[in-house]
Amino acid sequence: MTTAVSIPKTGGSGGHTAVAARARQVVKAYGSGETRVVALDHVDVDIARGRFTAIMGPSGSGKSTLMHCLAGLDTVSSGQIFIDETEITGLKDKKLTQLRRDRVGFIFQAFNLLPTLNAIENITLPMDIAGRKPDRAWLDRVVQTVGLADRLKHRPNQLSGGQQQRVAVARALAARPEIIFGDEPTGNLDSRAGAEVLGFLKRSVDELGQTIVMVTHDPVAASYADRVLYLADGRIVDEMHSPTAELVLERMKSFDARGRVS
Ligand SMILES: Nc1ncnc2c1ncn2[C@@H]1O[C@H](COP(=O)(O)OP(=O)(O)OP(=O)(O)O)[C@@H](O)[C@H]1O
Repeated sequence: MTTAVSIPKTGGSGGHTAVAARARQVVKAYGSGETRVVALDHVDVDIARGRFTAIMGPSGSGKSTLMHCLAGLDTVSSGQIFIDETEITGLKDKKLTQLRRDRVGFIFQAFNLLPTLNAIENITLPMDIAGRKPDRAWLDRVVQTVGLADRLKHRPNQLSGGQQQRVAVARALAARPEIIFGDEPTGNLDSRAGAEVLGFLKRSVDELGQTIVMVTHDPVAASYADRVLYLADGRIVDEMHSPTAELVLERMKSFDARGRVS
């Protein structure tokens, strides 16, 4: 057991420990022989429940791979991944699909909304598919949190990019997943819309107790997080708590100045 497991729960929507997800000695290699690439090199990390964690690092450092492995979207070469107390490495496809559906939320760079459904239908779609009844009070709160109350009957093409991504955020929040993973969730948005979406993500952590892990290249986006993890060459090389955009940028520059292998 890790020491973190004994820390009392600090919030969150379900689960039993203060750690929402963890990686233990995770290795992920692609290809073999000459073309073998080690994307993750013995990564150990604990993702705190009820906190907003950003993953940063240079292009090719393994950010997306780490997120995909933590979320059970990709398999590991060796090591273990846990969502709460469930080890997901080694789960059979069906169980893994079920776990992702019931316990994990996703927000991608592309909003992935269905064009023929309006905002509220998009938000409740995953629950409809899973045959789960949305909790009305919670749904109202989520819709308020992301500021969409007056846009629920609009279809995606009647919404701005920022509003569409807020629908995607609400969709992820609506099912009350234990953890939400975002891969560059503001990558397609201008800085104003991006700031709005990031503000809502932060509110969902601070006010709704959500756990969020987000991959980003953007120091401003990372500054919304409670903690920033830095990856380089498949390893976690540093971290920062209570980051500001200036401090994140400075840290990135200092990594670049020390030189990278890639
Ligand atoms: N499917 C794949 N097959 C082979 N190599 C891969 C594959 N996916 C990723 N890689 C390699 O693994 C390493 C890590 O990739 P990853 O996409 O995780 O990096 P990243 O930090 O998210 O990069 P970026 O910031 O450019 O998105 C890179 O060297 C990449 O080329």
